[in-house]
Amino acid sequence: MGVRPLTFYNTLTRRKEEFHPIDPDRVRMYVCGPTVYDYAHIGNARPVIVFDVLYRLLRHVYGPDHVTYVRNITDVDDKINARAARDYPGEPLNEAIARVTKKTADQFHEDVRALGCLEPSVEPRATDNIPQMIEMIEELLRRGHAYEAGGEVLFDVTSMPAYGGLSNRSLEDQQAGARVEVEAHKRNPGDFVLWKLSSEGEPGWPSPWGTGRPGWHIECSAMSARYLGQTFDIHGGGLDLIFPHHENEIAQSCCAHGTERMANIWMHNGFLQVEGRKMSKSLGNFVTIRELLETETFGGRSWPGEVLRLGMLMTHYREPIDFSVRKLEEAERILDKFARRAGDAPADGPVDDAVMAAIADDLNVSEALPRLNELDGAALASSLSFLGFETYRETASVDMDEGEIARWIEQRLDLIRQKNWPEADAIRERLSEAGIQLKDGKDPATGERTTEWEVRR
Ligand SMILES: Nc1ncnc2c1ncn2[C@@H]1O[C@H](COP(=O)(O)OP(=O)(O)OP(=O)(O)O)[C@@H](O)[C@H]1O
Ligand SMILES: [Zn+2]
Repeated sequence: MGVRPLTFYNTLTRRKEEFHPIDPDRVRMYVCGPTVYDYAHIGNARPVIVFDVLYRLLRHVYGPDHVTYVRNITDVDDKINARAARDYPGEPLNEAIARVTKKTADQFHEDVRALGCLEPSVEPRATDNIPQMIEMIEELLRRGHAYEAGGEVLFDVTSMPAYGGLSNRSLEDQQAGARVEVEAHKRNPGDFVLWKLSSEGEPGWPSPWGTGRPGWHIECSAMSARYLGQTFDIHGGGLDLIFPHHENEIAQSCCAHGTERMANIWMHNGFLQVEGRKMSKSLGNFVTIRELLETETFGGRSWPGEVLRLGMLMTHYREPIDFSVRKLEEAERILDKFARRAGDAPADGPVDDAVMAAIADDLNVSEALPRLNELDGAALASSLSFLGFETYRETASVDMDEGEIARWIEQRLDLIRQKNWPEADAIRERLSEAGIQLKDGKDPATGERTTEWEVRR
């Protein structure tokens, strides 16, 4: 399709680049998905939302049938095992693990649906891809990039001269900077686990090296190769994944396949922060998506999913967001205004050019917002639908309490008595902006003018 070039910031080359898919008939994107041991927090929601916008953009430009979006579910992890043992102490570990991962993955799906995110084309689970991982580890051993030691198979980082290219750290930097004590069986401090043996009672799969389980990084290398091939177009995730996770994915994939690149463009979203610190499970400063949507934990009320979506997208995806109730209130005000303006116009028209241009420029949603402000009816509805805002029209609410509305009406009636029409009209206008429709009438007894109001939907 002859559409304007899309440009994205590429972490690999540290600049914005034009996007040219390897095969425009099959644009391929991989995003690292959740480790399913606990409910996702709103920081975890950021990559899901950001890459959903990217997925929608690619579908729009190349056609919905020509984009493959893979987002995995990591259902093998020691954190999952620990959680399973804690939550279901009486049960066999395998059953307990299955319960934890099912419950968490189901909740994740429910959460991200409420945020207006499309389902990825494929959502592979680590546990369904163990043979692919084993095969890849065998290839790494064959090619001299891995070794067995201390009940583990490890990747030898010195076997790859280009190691560190994504995160821009040389091996010397890493070795010199290593404060952590090197485990005795490792050849180099940066060597990482591909496979580790399981002891009695730990989950495990048979392998040439004994019953064990894969390391985290190999999961994504094996699953992306299976569904997208050895080199694909875009790989995404949060900033914290650049090192070590993505660096190690690249090492495994390129060394196992003998390729130069695993993915051409690497895109990373910035952190959602609370008082300047990354929202994270370990810091305990998190709010789960579910809490925000369904309880009154955050700001004393619950919030519609699309308000969170817009709150997230108002900041450029590479910038940090300081998350606050005020941010959500602002997003809600904007959505309410849009909802009233779009009314019940159909949303199947073309997407506005200026909105498209902003999104095509490294997903610049905040640049699209002023333009959305200028659009009316159908043009607005279509552009919002493109951006994943579908249900906002039902959730629109009035951003003024009744006392405030009554005071404005009183003031307007005063102005009318003084025949100050321009100022009286300005108040009507102002209330209308807030979604409130005034209806003037006459008191049958006194003949005085009266004013009723209603919410315009
Ligand atoms: N505060 C945050 N802001 C933006 N993205 C985040 C944040 N925290 C995690 N992510 C992203 O969420 C995705 C899921 O990551 P993962 O499952 O590893 O989260 P996590 O490590 O459990 O979270 P935490 O950092 O709280 O322990 C990754 O792409 C990660 O980069
Ligand atoms: Zn990954």
